[in-house]
Amino acid sequence: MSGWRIMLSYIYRHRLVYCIAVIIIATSSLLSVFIPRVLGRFADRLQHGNLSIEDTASCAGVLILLGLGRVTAAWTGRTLSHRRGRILTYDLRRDLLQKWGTLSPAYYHGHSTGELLSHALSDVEVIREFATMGINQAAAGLTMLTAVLYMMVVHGDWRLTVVGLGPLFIIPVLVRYLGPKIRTQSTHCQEALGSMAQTVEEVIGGIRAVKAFGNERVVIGQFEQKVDTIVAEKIRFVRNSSLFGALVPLMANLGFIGVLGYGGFLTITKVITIGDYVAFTLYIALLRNPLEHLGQVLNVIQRASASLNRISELMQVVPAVRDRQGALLDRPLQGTLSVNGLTFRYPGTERDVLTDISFHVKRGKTLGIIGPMGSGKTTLADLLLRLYDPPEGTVFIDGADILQYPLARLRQGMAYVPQDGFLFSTTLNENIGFSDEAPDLERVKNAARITAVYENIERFPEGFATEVGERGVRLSGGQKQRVAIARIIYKDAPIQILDDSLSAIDTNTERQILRNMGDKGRLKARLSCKDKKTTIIISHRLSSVQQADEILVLDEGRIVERGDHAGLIKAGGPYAGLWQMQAGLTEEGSPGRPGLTDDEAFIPPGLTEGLAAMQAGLTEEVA
Ligand SMILES: Nc1ncnc2c1ncn2[C@@H]1O[C@H](COP(=O)(O)OP(=O)(O)OP(=O)(O)O)[C@@H](O)[C@H]1O
Repeated sequence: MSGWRIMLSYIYRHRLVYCIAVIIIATSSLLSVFIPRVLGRFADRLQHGNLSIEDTASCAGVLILLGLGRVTAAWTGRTLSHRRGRILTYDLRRDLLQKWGTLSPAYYHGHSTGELLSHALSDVEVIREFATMGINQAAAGLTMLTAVLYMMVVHGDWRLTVVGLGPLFIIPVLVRYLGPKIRTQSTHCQEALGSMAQTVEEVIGGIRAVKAFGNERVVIGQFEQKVDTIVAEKIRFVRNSSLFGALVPLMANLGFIGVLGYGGFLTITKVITIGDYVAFTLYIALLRNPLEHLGQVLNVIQRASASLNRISELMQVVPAVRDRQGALLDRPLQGTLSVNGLTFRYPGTERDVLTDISFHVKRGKTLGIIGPMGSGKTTLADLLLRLYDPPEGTVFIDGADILQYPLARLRQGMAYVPQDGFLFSTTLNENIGFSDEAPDLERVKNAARITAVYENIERFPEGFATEVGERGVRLSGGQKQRVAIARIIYKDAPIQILDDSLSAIDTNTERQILRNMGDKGRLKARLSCKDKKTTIIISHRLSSVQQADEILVLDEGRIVERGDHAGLIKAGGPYAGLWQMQAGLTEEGSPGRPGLTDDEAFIPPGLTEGLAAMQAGLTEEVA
């Protein structure tokens, strides 16, 4: 949809109110046009010496009525259109948010938060300005222009009409010459604002890093640069828009001067009466204001046009990941997951980040995925969640290609803890019960018990009603991760994916959480969770995946080893090497020694100490 079609569709939705508003405003302008005519007649009578007291009183009465009617109509019309303008702002922002909700991560990688914010804030404001002030003044100005033109032609002299209105024909030339410049500069201004908003967002988001590096001056310097760019762009914009805004009323003034001089001459030579002369000069004077406003309207139109184009571009983006055409499998997920020969590269790149990945996880089983940084673990999770679309025929859930499921159904059946355990700036209750519009506090509490964060939350003065601040700044790293995990417990989906979500949690707590999440956990009964969960645990830490039914070791996007913990230790490959390194054990140590119970094998001797040493200073209570 082109920019202006978006605008029209919004106005069309509120067409009745807009029509009423325009009619009322036009009426207000029409009333003004009668004033010169009344005064003209008054002047003629005065000149002919037949003006009575009654005539004067009735003239004054008519003028008062015209004035009152004009003011009331203008006020009503403006109020109506301004109220619609506010609704339009809300509608437009809601539509933007809905659109953003459909776009995949790839889109966000190419567009900064600041840029998107500038759409939602400044572009929408400019559009509102057009939909309120623009439409009001256009209605008032055009009605006035037409009415004055009519009065001048019908009740006046054609020569004076040509002299008075002739200069107005230069206005279209101004629009043609200056309009595109104003539009382009307005786009540049909006882009510069977006870029500044991005800097502010990054500085505030990363304030701890900025402070820790003592980099405030560098950051302020960068910010000043952005502000300088905005000022430069604004100055360029203001130069042209002010020129435009001044030249349009100048045309009316030129007409006024012409009418004053030529009209005076015609009056002296008795071609027109003094009443016509008064009326004509007042008509032209009346045009000055609306033309000044029309100048502003044309300015707003150029700016709104630029903003509408930006918004229209965004609205036209086709989501990279969307529901397929045709019949879709709209059935609840059970939890069996198969990946078959999956090879994937990010759009626009030249390198495969995953190569020939295959595995099968039965419903209720746990798959562990480990591998060095950049080996493709998160990419694999993203593909399972369809944050990116995998190639057709490579990822299956319950025997069907995931591309055949509606996205909403697929995501309803999956719960995911991202690597950064993102929290929203709302209460702990709402963060944990995120999957419900009105979270059930008891379920929230039980989920928090399972992830061992209940005690911490209870110690906060406001308990579960505690606001966590932006991205959970008021919580420690470990608390944040546990709250994020509690969110997936609460969701109770058949497939759950934890992407390195236990990294900031000490091993004892990690062990407790994993045990609670296990099917035998007493706490889960309290939550009345459905069935067994298919769980995928991505981690750098082997203790997180040790209990998994199968563990995949990824390296450079390929599975280099697979098996269960004991088998992999026995195989003596990369997993066993990593195990020894992480456990701080020597070759002679026997982490997977036979005869251990599940509990004993969970954290083998030496591992806790080894990890504790490795993680010293990195884990809990970071904030
Ligand atoms: N949006 C993207 N566009 C292009 N390449 C990407 C994108 N995201 C990740 N990559 C690349 O894909 C590879 C795998 O990244 P991925 O995040 O899946 O690794 P990972 O194993 O999860 O790493 P880590 O353990 O550090 O989180 C990396 O080389 C990374 O640079």
